[in-house]
Amino acid sequence: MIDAAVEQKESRVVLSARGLVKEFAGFTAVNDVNLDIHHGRIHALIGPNGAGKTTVFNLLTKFLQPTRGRIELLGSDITRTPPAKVARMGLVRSFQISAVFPNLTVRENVKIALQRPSGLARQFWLPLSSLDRLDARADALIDELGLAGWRDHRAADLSYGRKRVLEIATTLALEPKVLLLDEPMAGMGQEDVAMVADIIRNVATERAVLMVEHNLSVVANICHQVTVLQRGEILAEGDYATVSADPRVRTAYMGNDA
Ligand SMILES: Nc1ncnc2c1ncn2[C@@H]1O[C@H](COP(=O)(O)OP(=O)(O)OP(=O)(O)O)[C@@H](O)[C@H]1O
Repeated sequence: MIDAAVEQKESRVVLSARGLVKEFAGFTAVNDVNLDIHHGRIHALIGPNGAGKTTVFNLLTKFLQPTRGRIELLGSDITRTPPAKVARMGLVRSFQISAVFPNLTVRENVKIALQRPSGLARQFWLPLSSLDRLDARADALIDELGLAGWRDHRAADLSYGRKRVLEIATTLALEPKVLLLDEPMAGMGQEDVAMVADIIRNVATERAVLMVEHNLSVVANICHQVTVLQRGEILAEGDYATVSADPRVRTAYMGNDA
């Protein structure tokens, strides 16, 4: 039997947008978009080129200010909140703050990312050894992301896919409640795609994930909810099976009803 309390917790909306509009000099790039992003779920934003995915992403992370509409994070209105504050509140975009230093090891990279929320950020002149107390947390994160075998390897020596995983690890160090991933599979081979997909699935059990992704088989495999955008508007929404069977979505992608 499904535990009602668990069900309720898992379907909790952590990020929502209502009536989101973005106009650029009279051109409406995003028009009346409503979104609900849930804890414990992976939500995909898909659509043909120019559909408005990146603009929605930038609106949610506050890199762009909406022309109209309202955005709420964990019940707080963040419509006018600056991006750095939104990140501290738990809405973090991968690669927003994290940087991977190629000549440092996986563990050193994660430790540097971990010192940021702890308030040590300004003490960058301290030797790396001063970060020793972060070892346990760094190792837990490294284990969670399947990088234990690479802990002492230089970031530069990792495969492309594992570098991407390390980038996700440094983002998770900021303890996001909502993680936004912009095309996490871009440029990766089949094997790396499968590995990163597994990692994202694991990561999402304790957080909400919103991703823009062009690889539809990844969307089909790991995303619980899919929003299809076209010309700035929501064309369809639902699980992958539902939206991929929608004739309007097929037309948007293929230009006909085939
Ligand atoms: N700063 C801007 N000024 C003017 N128009 C813009 C700006 N940013 C985006 N647009 C326009 O808004 C529309 C949506 O662009 P956006 O980049 O959000 O689409 P996308 O779905 O992310 O596309 P892609 O899959 O190609 O990345 C496009 O027509 C684009 O030209």
